[in-house]
Amino acid sequence: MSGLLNGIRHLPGYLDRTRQEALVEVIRAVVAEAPLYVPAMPGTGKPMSVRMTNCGPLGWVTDKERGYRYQPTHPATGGPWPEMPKLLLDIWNDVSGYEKPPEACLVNFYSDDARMGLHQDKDEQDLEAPVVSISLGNSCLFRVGGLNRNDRTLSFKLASGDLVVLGGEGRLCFHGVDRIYPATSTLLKNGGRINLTLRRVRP
Ligand SMILES: O=C(O)CCC(=O)C(=O)O
Ligand SMILES: [Fe+2]
Repeated sequence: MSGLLNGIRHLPGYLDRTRQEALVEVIRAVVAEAPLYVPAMPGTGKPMSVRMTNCGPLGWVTDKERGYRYQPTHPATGGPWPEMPKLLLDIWNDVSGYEKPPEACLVNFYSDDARMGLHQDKDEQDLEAPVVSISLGNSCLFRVGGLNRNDRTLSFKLASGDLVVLGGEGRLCFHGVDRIYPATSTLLKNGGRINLTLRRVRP
C-alpha cells in the first residue's frame, strides 16, 4: 500500500469464511482454558477497553505495578498459556518469512465500543521477526503511522479474514484501532472483533 513504510503489508481476504470459522473455534478453546481478562495501563492502572488472553509459550500482559511484559503464565489463573494452535503456525509459516516459530499469540477482544490507542509493538527482543495480525468479526478502522508518534498517519478498514504484517522498516511503526464498525460481520454471533497478533519474542 502506497504511503506506508516498507515491510507493512495488508492482505485483504487472506482467510476464507471456512478458515475464519475454524479459527474462531480454536480461539474459543483457548479462552475456555485461559479466560479473557481486563489489562491495566502501567502506572495509572487505567483499564484498557480491550479484553485479552494469549496462547503459545509466552503471553503479553500489562498491569499497574509491573507494566508491559511477556510471561509464561496467565495473570489470573497462574497456569501456563494454552498451546499455539497449528492453524496459527501455518499462517505464520505462510506469511512471516521468518524461520523461527512465533512464541506468543495475543488475543484481543474488542466489544463494539472498544479501541486501541496509537502505540508501537516494542516489548519483543527479536525485532527481526515481523508481527502478523489477523482480524476476525466486525470491521475496524486501523491507523498506521511512521516511526515517530507525530508522523503523518494513514487509516484503512480491516475486515474479517484480513491480515496485516508489520515487518522490515515498518516493524516499529505506530499503529492503533480508532473504532469498530458494529454489525459488519456475521462471524461472531454477539458482535465485536477479535484480533490475533503472532510475535516472536526472544531471538
Ligand atoms: O487490533 C488490532 O488490529 C491491532 C492490535 C495491536 O496493535 C496490538 O495488539 O498490539
Ligand atoms: Fe500493536
